[in-house]
Amino acid sequence: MDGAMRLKPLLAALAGEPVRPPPLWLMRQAGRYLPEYRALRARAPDFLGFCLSPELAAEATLQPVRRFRPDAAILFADILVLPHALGHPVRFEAGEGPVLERLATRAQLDRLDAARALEVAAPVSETVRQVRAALPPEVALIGFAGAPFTVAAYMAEGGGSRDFAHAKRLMYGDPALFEALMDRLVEATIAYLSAQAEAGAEALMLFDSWAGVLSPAMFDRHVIVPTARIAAALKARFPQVRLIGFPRQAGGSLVAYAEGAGVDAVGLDTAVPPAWAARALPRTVTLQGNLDPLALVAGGEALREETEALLEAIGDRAWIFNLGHGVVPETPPEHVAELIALVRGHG
Ligand SMILES: Cc1c2[nH]c(c1CCC(=O)O)Cc1[nH]c(c(CCC(=O)O)c1C)Cc1[nH]c(c(CCC(=O)O)c1C)Cc1[nH]c(c(C)c1CCC(=O)O)C2
Repeated sequence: MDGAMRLKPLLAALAGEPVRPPPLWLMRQAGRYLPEYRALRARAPDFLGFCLSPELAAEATLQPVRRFRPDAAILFADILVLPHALGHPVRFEAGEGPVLERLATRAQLDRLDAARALEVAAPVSETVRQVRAALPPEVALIGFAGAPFTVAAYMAEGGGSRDFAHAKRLMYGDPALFEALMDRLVEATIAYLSAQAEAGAEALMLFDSWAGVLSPAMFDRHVIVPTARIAAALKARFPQVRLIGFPRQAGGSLVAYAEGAGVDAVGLDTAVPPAWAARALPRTVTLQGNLDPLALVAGGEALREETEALLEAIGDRAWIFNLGHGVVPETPPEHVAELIALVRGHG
């Protein structure tokens, strides 16, 4: 194929090609570990306002691209932009993370407004347009949303939690209400991601960060089934758009997810043995992950050993090199440059 026609490395890997060296990007590659992010962030009073300012969000998206030249940019926003846009109260408190109104009643559910959500979230599509226009030609643009279960969990819990006990109380105690919430989120997520695809996102990622708190039956019902609904709707409208699912800490349910969620790629969290994943997950999916973010904080020999072990384990699979969870704020930016040099210089 003519050079100008060749797919960007990330998109080739998502199409099932075992690109070597594997394309690389990092979850949370934008953010507080970068001094230029902290300076930019200081210009907006609140985090949601920052996410909904296209100029600021586009700049935050592009900062790590300029500094490190990863193979993908990920839209700068947050998974809680969608519940905020639907009219559910969300705020970010410095030092304590997100705080939401705890959803527990039908009246709170009935207040969610899908039409309003498209309007409030419209600046996110504008960010996608601006970033797409500014990206170097070989760098792919990933849009994203929270997966419905993780977003529902934050809404029903009223914030973050170790075990999401309040959310699970609603899930088991009032399954009709919880299902209705999930249905609203599935529809809103399809509309939100469709707008990102229309604006120029080439891949879309669903972050199911709290999938791992579920029993196998609930994992099937609230992770695999809704993800498959979103995937089917998006594929029907945007056949060229690739989907990445990240069911964090899915444990043994990872195989069922890879087989049934309808995604092109599965993100592996830090605890998944990569050689096992390479053998056990269907070859129809590309794998993504899963270096320990704390090895990236450590740098040096620890980073080199972990990186090399991962690169050996991927064998001949289509793979996207990434972390097993997001970059943490303590990460020295030089270690990211070191990691990219290790991956690109391997073999
Ligand atoms: C669960 C979740 C959230 N947000 C997200 C997830 C899924 C991934 C994961 O499991 O980490 C996803 C997310 N959040 C952010 C991005 C931007 C793009 C990127 O990855 O670079 C993405 C993809 C920016 C952000 N989202 C947030 C920040 C920090 C806020 C700030 O800059 O003031 C950033 C850069 C805030 C946020 N947002 C969220 C929490 C719990 C917090 C507070 C904790 C923290 O600060 O890390 C919810």
